[in-house]
Amino acid sequence: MTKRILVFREINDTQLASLRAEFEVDYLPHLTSFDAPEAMEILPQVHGLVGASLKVTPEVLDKAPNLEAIASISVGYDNYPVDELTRRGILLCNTPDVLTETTADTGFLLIMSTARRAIELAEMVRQGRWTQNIGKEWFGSDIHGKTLGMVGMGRIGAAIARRGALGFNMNVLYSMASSKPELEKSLGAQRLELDALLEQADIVCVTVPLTEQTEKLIGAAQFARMKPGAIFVNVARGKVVDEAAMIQALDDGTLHAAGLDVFETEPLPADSPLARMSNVVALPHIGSATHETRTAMAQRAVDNIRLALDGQPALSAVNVDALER
Ligand SMILES: NC(=O)C1=CN([C@@H]2O[C@H](COP(=O)(O)OP(=O)(O)OC[C@H]3O[C@@H](n4cnc5c(N)ncnc54)[C@H](OP(=O)(O)O)[C@@H]3O)[C@@H](O)[C@H]2O)C=CC1
Ligand SMILES: O=CC(=O)O
Repeated sequence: MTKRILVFREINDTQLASLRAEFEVDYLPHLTSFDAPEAMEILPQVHGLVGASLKVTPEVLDKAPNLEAIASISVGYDNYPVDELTRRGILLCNTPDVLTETTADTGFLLIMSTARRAIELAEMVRQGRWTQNIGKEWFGSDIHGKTLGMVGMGRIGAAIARRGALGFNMNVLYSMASSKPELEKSLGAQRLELDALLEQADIVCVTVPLTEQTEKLIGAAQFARMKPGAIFVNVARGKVVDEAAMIQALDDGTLHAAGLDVFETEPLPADSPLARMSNVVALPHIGSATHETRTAMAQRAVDNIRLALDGQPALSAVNVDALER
């Protein structure tokens, strides 16, 4: 029997052709919800899902009784009910490693553009408002030699820390992660409790996944602990932060600036204050969005679904214990 898969995010022609050579493929790259009629019609027959950014709920799984595997085109898997997938014997695959360096580049882009006010100043030039030498009211702050506080020190966190320590001579602190002796040795990184990190860091950068334990990890109390003039960067997930508290902290000057790639609600609602605050650099969730990396992520997902539906070990799976069900 030829297995059927639903691909709900854009992949390239070669990748699509390779899936079509093996499976019956429904290709809905612009699907916005599994509740859409075109998805509802297919779900009862699918054995595999490939895509990203859509919430998969237990109700969606109820509609897909033949589902064997999901290949997410993302490393984060907060859109999936992992325990429920495992209970039902459905393998969930993700795309670690291939996006680490690109997402770390984005993290550093946010660090640099907030600290040096690059977007505000570029806008001034674009609008023809550069009419005299820039005065100190437009100066930024240095990055080199400053203290970088990493909240999370996994693949992406370590890659940002490496850029900071080795490229910018930054002092690296980290929290919310198990001890990393090799990074302590190679980068001089120091592990601290979160409160101590917040009190000492000039730039706080969040890279923890969104879980029950990390939801709203950074709220009013945490912003209040940060140094005056601190910069806050989030490339993880918007819900790790209490967004209302962050807006308040940016507004009242507790927080000097924020560089954000992720938000509580995405796309960011047009009326969000974050879209207009001059001390915020807001990006539309583009951490991994380069041609090279998005191609590599899609390829990883294609490889994962082929292996998983073939009964072979996937290249990267979140819940291998699902296979024991
Ligand atoms: N903006 C974007 O486009 C992108 C955003 N992301 C986000 O970045 C996150 C991190 O990715 P990546 O670095 O590859 O992930 P890793 O799993 O390699 O790193 C996660 C880090 O968070 C720590 N951590 C702290 N609390 C928890 C918890 N409750 N559960 C799990 N880990 C915890 C881990 O600790 P320990 O070291 O002890 O394991 C680890 O240091 C993704 O989950 C995703 O949400 C990823 C890619 C692109
Ligand atoms: O946010 C992106 C991811 O890969 O996770």
